[in-house]
Amino acid sequence: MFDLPITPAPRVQGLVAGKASPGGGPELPVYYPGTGAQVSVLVEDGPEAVAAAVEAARRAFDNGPWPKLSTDARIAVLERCREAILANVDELARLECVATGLLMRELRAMHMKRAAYNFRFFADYISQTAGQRYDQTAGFLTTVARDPVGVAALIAPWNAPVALATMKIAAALAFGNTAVLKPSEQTPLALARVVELLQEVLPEGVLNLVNGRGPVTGAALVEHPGVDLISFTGGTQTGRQIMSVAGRNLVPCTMELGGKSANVVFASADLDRALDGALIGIFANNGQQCLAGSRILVERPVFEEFTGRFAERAAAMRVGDPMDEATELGPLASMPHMNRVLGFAETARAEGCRFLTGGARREDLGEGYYVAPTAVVAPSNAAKVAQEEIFGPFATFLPFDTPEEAIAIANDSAYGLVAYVWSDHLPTVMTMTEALRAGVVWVNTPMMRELRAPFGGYKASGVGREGGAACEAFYTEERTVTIPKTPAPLPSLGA
Ligand SMILES: NC(=O)C1=CN([C@@H]2O[C@H](COP(=O)(O)OP(=O)(O)OC[C@H]3O[C@@H](n4cnc5c(N)ncnc54)[C@H](O)[C@@H]3O)[C@@H](O)[C@H]2O)C=CC1
Ligand SMILES: O=C(O)/C=C/C=C(\O)C(=O)O
Repeated sequence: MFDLPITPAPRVQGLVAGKASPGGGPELPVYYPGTGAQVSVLVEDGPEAVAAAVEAARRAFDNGPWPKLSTDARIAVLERCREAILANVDELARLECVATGLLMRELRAMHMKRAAYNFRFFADYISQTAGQRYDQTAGFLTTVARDPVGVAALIAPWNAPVALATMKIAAALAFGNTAVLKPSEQTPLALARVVELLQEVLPEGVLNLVNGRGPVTGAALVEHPGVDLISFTGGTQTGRQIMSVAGRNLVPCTMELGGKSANVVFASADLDRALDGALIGIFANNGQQCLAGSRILVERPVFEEFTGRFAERAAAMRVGDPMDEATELGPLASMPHMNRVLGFAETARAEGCRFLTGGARREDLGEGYYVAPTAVVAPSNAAKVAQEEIFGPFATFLPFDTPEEAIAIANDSAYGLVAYVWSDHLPTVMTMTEALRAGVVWVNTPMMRELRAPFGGYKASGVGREGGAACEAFYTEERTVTIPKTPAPLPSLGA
């Protein structure tokens, strides 16, 4: 029913030291979520191809120029990576749209700009970092240098492939590491092109690409003994599996996992702004965001008014063709994922939730994976739709009477990625920001990412952080060197 925004390559392959990877696995279909049509195939990289990619990254680290490059030279390369993305925003946005169904408008204006900015950000960051020097201990000078760690395994999800993977690539490379990237097998198109574009700029083997299913290609990558660190974004269950491998191999890892974030709206808020923020918080990125404000807690005196207005606006959202500039909600990324989200609508019915709007597939839009914007009032925070990450356009509302109750509900979750607070009453804001157990708290704003600040979650939402100094700590090893300024006589043992 909708035209494809671009004709993608008929076959997507990995890249090892700049050349097509040997693959070795089956060919997997790639679908356009807007119509459900198959648009490409992915050649899966088996364990041997993965080993070749890790070995290429190892050679580039051990023998290549990259880890030893001066900071200025590395900054210049990162700047060229940024330019390569900016020069191809339209093509990359179209490829990303074809595989993910994300809105072209958001891909062009936000995702690809963010991807380019990730390189600028880390280039700027390393231009200002320095080692440490301690000479307070009489007669001794101690310096602390930061060295690259080695070969980074970067595992990326399907919900914002280029924006999220380039954060990992830029950080790993800026600090002198080499890398093997594994995109999600569902959404490999734009990232394959990004890695191809960056080959023009980077020394051989610095950035390699493997493709395939998580339990095959992803598992072979994280288990490979040549990998020195792992950065993962994806589901919590997968994070647990990868972290157990990292534990066995004693490899540092960061885990950016799921969320069920509370979006707490007080009667003292600017309710028009809070309403706009709540809609963005759950429906941006077609509802597929770990940082979504998916549990919306509203103070009881304004609960009915707020939920009524939310439902009216959600029901009026333009759902459909992700290429159309007027579309506000596109399809979900895959058919299994759509069915999973629809399964939560069934669960909500069984749990006695009150439906405000939605709860069904938009069959009028053809074979694409479209789900109507959905909002329910849950009977309590114990409901599955209040506890489990749905990762779709599905808001769960709960009322509260006091800040203490809001805090108790917000923190009653296995997750703790982000939280949102809407209030113009400063003491309420202070009480909430001090008490919420979440890695990031946004006050009166939805999703304002500050890349200098740490981003990551409490509890099942993750381990470690991404961001300026957090990435510096993760992607480097510290080396302490102590030298006597003028060698003093040492005690002569056994003389
Ligand atoms: N950004 C986030 O926080 C994301 C959260 N999710 C959540 O997770 C749920 C499940 O989504 P999935 O597609 O199953 O995500 P996933 O966690 O399985 O996939 C993320 C990445 O990990 C890879 N992977 C999977 N198993 C692996 C393994 N054993 N070793 C190494 N790599 C592996 C995948 O191929 C993909 O590249 C979603 O419905 C959503 O709730 C999913 C994607 C992103
Ligand atoms: O790094 C960011 O700015 C955002 C990260 C968001 C996710 O990982 C997500 O939505 O899945």
